[in-house]
Amino acid sequence: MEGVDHLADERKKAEFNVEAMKIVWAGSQHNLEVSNRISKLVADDPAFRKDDRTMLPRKELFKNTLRKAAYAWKRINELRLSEEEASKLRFYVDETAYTDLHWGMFIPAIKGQGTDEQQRKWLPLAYKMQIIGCYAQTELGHGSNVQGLETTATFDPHTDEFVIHSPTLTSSKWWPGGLGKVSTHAVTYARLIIDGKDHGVHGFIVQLRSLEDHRPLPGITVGDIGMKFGNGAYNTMDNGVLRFDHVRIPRNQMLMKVSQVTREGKYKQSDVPRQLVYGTMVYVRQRIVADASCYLSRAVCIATRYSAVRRQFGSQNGGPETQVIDYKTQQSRLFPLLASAYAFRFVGEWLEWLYTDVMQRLQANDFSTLPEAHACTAGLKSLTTSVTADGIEECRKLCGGHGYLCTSGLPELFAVYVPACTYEGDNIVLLLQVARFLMKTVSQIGTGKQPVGTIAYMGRIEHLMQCRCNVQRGFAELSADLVEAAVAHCQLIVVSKFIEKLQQDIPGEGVKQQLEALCGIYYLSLLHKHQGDFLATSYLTPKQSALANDQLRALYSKVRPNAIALVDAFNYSDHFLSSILGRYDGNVYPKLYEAAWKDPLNESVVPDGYHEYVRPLLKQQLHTARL
Ligand SMILES: CCCCC/C=C\C/C=C\C/C=C\C/C=C\C/C=C\CCCCC(=O)SCCNC(=O)CCNC(=O)[C@H](O)C(C)(C)COP(=O)(O)OP(=O)(O)OC[C@H]1O[C@@H](n2cnc3c(N)ncnc32)[C@H](O)[C@@H]1OP(=O)(O)O
Ligand SMILES: Cc1cc2nc3c(=O)[nH]c(=O)nc-3n(C[C@H](O)[C@H](O)[C@H](O)COP(=O)(O)OP(=O)(O)OC[C@H]3O[C@@H](n4cnc5c(N)ncnc54)[C@H](O)[C@@H]3O)c2cc1C
Repeated sequence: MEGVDHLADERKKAEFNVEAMKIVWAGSQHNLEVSNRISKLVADDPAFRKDDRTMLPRKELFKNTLRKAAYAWKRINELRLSEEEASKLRFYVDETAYTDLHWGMFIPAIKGQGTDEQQRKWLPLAYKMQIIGCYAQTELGHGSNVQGLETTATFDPHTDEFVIHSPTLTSSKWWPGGLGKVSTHAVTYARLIIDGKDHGVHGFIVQLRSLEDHRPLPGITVGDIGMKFGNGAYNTMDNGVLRFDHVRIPRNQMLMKVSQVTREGKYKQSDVPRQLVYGTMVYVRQRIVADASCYLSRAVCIATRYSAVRRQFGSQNGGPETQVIDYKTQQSRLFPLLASAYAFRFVGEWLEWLYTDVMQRLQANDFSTLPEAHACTAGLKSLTTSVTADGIEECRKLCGGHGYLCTSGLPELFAVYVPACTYEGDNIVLLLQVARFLMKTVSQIGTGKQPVGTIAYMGRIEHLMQCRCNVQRGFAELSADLVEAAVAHCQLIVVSKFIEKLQQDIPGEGVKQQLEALCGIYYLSLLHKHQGDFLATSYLTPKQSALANDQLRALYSKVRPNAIALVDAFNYSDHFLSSILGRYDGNVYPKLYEAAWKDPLNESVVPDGYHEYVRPLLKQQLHTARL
C-alpha cells in the first residue's frame, strides 16, 4: 500500500546509528549535507526524469540528453552552485553525456599538461562552456598501445604551425566521448614530427567545429560511431570518429608543460618523466575507483532491499514464506558485494589522497612516488571496475526474474557501467602494468633497495632475494600468473586501507562494529575464494581454512539484521536508484504491476501487426484444423 514502509521491521533490527553511517559513507557531515541538498534538487525536478530512457529511440534519447545537460548548466548558474555542488548535480542527474569528458578529461588535460599561459587562455573558455572539449586519444587501430598511435602533428617552421593529419584509416580517432556530435575542440594525441624525426605522442588542442554554426572546420571529418551496448545506457553519449586532412594549428596549441617546441623547431624535453603526458588518464582512473563504490552500492542497495521483500518457499503451517535474504546462499553472494562497496569507498578515499600527494610532489619536481601512483591507480581501477561490473550482474541475478526488468534499474546500470572495464585502460593491460611494477620491485630487492609504501610487504620475500632470478625473462610467458599476482596485490591494498579506516576515530553507536564485520567479510570472502593458493603455498592449513569459512558464515549472520540499514546508509533517493525493486518503502509488487501497463506495448489491447501477421496465421491454422 502507498505510504506503508514494508521494510519497517527490517529497519528496526539495526544495531547501529544509520545517520552516523551516512556520514561515514559520505565522507563528512558537509558532504552529506551537500549530497542531500543536491540529490533532492535533482529528484524534485521533472526535467531530470530518467525512467523513460530505455524506451526512447537514439536520436530522441540524445536530444533529451542535450536538453538535460543544458538545463543542468542553467541551474548551476542560476543557483550559483560551486564546483563541488555542480559535480554532485551531474552525478545525481545520472546520465552519461559529453559534459563528462569536457569536465572530466578535456579540462584536466589542459590543467595537467598545459603551460600557465595555455591554461590562462583555454581554461576560462572551457569553464564558461564557451568551448566544449573532448579527449581524443584512442584510434580505430590503437587504444591500449598509446605509443602506437598514428595521427601525426608535423611542425611547419615556415608558418610556425603543426599540421595534424590522419595518414591511415586506422589512425582515425575512434571512441572519444562527446566527439561525435557536440565537442567544438579536442585535446588530440598525435605523433610529434619535427624535420622528419618522430618524437612520440604529445597532446594538441585542435578546434573541430565552428563556434558560429557548429559545422566541422575544413579538413575535419567527424561523426558518431553508432549504437552501443544496451538501450539507453551509454547511447546518451556521442562517442565519435574523427579524421584530419592536413589541419593546421598554431604552435602554441601543443600542450607544452612536459615538453616544448621552440619557434626554431627545436624539441625540448623538460627534465620530467615523459609519462606525465599520461597524467589525465591517471587522474580519471583514481576518479573511477571512487565511482566504482557508487555503482556497486546502487546495485547492492537494490538487491538487498528486494532480497528482504522477496519471499520464496519455507512456509510453516501456512505462515509466511522465507525471505530470500535469509538463505545462506543469498547471503554468500550478496554480503561480500555489500562489503566490497564499503571497501571500495575507503580505498577510493585513500587513492584520492595518494593522487593529491603525488601532484603536490610533482610541483616540487619530486617524482619518487609516480611509479607507485601509476601502479595503484591502474591496478585499483582494474580491480574495482571488474568487481563492480560483475557485482551489478550478480545483483541482477540475486533479484531473480524481476531483476531482468528495466524497471529494476539493474539492466541499464550494468549496460552503462561495464565499459568502465575497458575505457581509461583495458583492465588486463593495466594489471600488466602493476605486474611490471611488482617485478621491478623484486629485481630491486636483489640490489638491496628496500621497498616502501604499498609494496613494503615485498621486502619480506627473502627467498626471492637469493634467487637472483632474471625477472625480465619469461614475463610474457608468465603474464597470466603475474596478472593474478597483480590482482592479489591490489586486493591487499583494499584490505589494508579498510583496516586503516577502522583505526580512525569512527563516531556513532555500533558503526565501527558494523564496519569491522564488513571488513571481515571482505577479506574472509577473498580468502575463501583464493583458499587454493593459500593452501598450496602452506600459508594456511586446511584447519585454518575451515575456521576462516566458519567465521565468514558467522559474520553473515551478524550483518543480516543490519543489511537494510547498511544500504540505507548509502542515502540514495528512489529517483536516483530508479528501481522498483530497490524502493525505500519496499512496495514492490503493486508498483511492478502498475508500471507494466505504462509500457507503450500496452497502449492498445490488440498489438500493431496483429491483423497483418498474426490473424492470417490463426485463420490459416483454423482452416488447417478443419481439414
Ligand atoms: C557511465 C559510467 C560512468 C562511470 C564514470 C567513471 C568515472 C566518472 C567519475 C568522475 C568523472 C570525472 C572524470 C572522469 C570523466 C569521465 C569518465 C567517463 C568516462 C571515461 C571515458 C574514458 C576515456 C578514455 O578511455 S581515454 C583513453 C584511455 N586510454 C588508456 O588508458 C590507454 C592505456 N594505455 C596506457 O596507458 C599506456 O599505453 C601503457 C599501457 C601504460 C603503456 O605505456 P607505454 O608508454 O608503452 O609505457 P611502458 O609500458 O613501456 O612503460 C614505460 C614506463 O612508464 C611507466 N608508465 C606507464 N604509464 C604511466 C603513467 N600513466 N604514469 C606513470 N608512469 C607510467 C611504466 O610503469 C614504465 O615504467 P618502468 O620503465 O617500468 O619504470
Ligand atoms: C564507452 C567507451 C568510452 C571511451 N571513451 C574514450 C574517450 O573519451 N577518449 C579516448 O581516447 N578513448 C576512449 N575510449 C577508448 C578506450 O580508452 C579504449 O577502448 C581502451 O583503452 C582499450 O583499448 P583497445 O580498445 O585498444 O583494447 P585492446 O588493447 O585492443 O584490447 C583487446 C584485447 O587485447 C588485450 N591486450 C591488449 N594488449 C595486450 C598486451 N600487451 N598483453 C596482453 N593482452 C593485451 C586486452 O586485454 C583485450 O583483451 C572509450 C572506450 C569505450 C568503450
